[in-house]
Amino acid sequence: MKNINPTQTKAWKALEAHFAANKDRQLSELFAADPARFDKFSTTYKDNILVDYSKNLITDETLALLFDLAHEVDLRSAIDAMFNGEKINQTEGRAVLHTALRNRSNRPVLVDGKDVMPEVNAVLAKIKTFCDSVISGEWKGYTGKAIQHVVNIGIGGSDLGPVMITEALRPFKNHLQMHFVSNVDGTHIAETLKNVDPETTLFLVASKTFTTQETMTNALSARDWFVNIAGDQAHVAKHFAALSTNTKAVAEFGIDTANMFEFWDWVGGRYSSWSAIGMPIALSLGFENFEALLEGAFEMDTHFATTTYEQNIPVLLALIGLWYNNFYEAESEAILPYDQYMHRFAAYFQQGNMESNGKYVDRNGNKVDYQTGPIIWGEPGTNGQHAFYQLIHQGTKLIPCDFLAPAITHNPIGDHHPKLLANFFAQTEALAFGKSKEAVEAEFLAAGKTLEQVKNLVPFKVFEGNRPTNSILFKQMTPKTLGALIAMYEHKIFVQGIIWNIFSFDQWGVELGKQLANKILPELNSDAAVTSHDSSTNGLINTWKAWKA
Ligand SMILES: O=P(O)(O)OC[C@H]1O[C@@H](O)[C@@H](O)[C@@H](O)[C@@H]1O
Repeated sequence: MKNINPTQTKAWKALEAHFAANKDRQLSELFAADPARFDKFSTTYKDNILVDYSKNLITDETLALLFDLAHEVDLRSAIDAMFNGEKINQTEGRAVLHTALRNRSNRPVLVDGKDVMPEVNAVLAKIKTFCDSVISGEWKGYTGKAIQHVVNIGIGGSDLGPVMITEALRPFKNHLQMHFVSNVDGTHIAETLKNVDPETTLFLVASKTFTTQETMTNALSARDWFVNIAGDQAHVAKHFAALSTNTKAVAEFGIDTANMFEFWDWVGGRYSSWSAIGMPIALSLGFENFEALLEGAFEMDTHFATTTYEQNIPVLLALIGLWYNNFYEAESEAILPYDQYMHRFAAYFQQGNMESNGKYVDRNGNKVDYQTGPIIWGEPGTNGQHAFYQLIHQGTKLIPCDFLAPAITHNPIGDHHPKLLANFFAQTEALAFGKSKEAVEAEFLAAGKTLEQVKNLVPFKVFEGNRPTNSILFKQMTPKTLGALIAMYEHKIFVQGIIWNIFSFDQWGVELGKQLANKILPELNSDAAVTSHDSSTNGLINTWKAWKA
């Protein structure tokens, strides 16, 4: 990998000049100038996912310069380094191999000279056996009843993916009722335990490190609750399983390592849904559907690793995103799925993207002098339209958006789906082309008003347009399609991190808060007034002490 400041490349300088010369370009003009713009700037992936990036402020020249940038930073060798198990997560000294977890070709992938695929396949086989037995009812709880409830206890990457994916694929779920506890707020576990029966509940303690405060606290509370009712510690074996890389800590917690499903330090937390962390997915959907998810991701991996940049969907999305982030100075990106099942998709990539690329130190250890990762946010359409789209349409900030929607719904009730999609199509059109002063005036005239009567209102009703979007229309939400969509965004994040010259696979930024919380916790347990912090922190803690009594 080359560790170069992207802004010092020839391509970046050329992009700056190109931007300066074209920053006022209008989508309406770009479309008017080229009737084949959609054909040129859209691509269909496996006859299944249409990615339309034509409503972006780009031309052939913009893209050519962005491809130059990718070549100049040697993206190609970085892609190869990741797929080949090189230790590209240098601050943790680790390889980055979520792609090996879904390497359906079984091509050997070496880490320190050892092929990881036999271990990956062995854990998958163990997950399959376990899932089959729980789902079929063969696995019995301590009173001989089959499992009905699965409670996943995990946070961050050990929660968001399983939640997002089981929700997105709800149409494929079986009879098992899934529950997810993440927050250390006792409310989360307390409310969950109200809805489950210890005799028929399986707890999955999901933590890569098996040291995370929230997860360990929730797991201990769940175990206390369970043992208290079941009456015998020995029953834990039938009701607790662990998903982790830390065998020692799992054993110390009291979970039989026979019920431990392992993964490895080369799997990043936010990239771990493909590993044993995906157990709740496999339990909820059945192992075959979990495999289909892996298959979908594997196909996208192959596309990403082998397709020229001009046709490479993650590369295109990454470069276009970078264009706005670094040249138009856009601060955020919205992910807007028009699919209620995908209601946690934006939240999932909030972690995926912001924990990966929220870095101000470059790969040489220097502070960057350019923008890195965007703020990611979003909610499903059409709900978002009635909440925050006002700002996207008429606010002062440029917010590039990804719109996603299934062509075919799992719930064909009346005309719901055409209505949903009418909104999906209308929004990107409105954002791109807006509504001119002339159009607003014509509407008033048609409604019988005179221009004199409405002249004060007209400015408020004008939409400038020129707001860029990608539209991602997929045939139907299936495990394979979701696998492909997730891998697509994962690789987009990777490409951007490589170009920004940052380390995308560590997360040191979450450590300070954890350290300080550990320092404060004992202070909360004493009655003495706290004086060890700044006046604000002292004041907050001491007020809490006074109030809790
Ligand atoms: O899976 P464990 O180890 O409990 O970590 C859970 C989460 O912790 C956070 O602090 C981050 O580091 C995340 O990347 C991680 O997914």
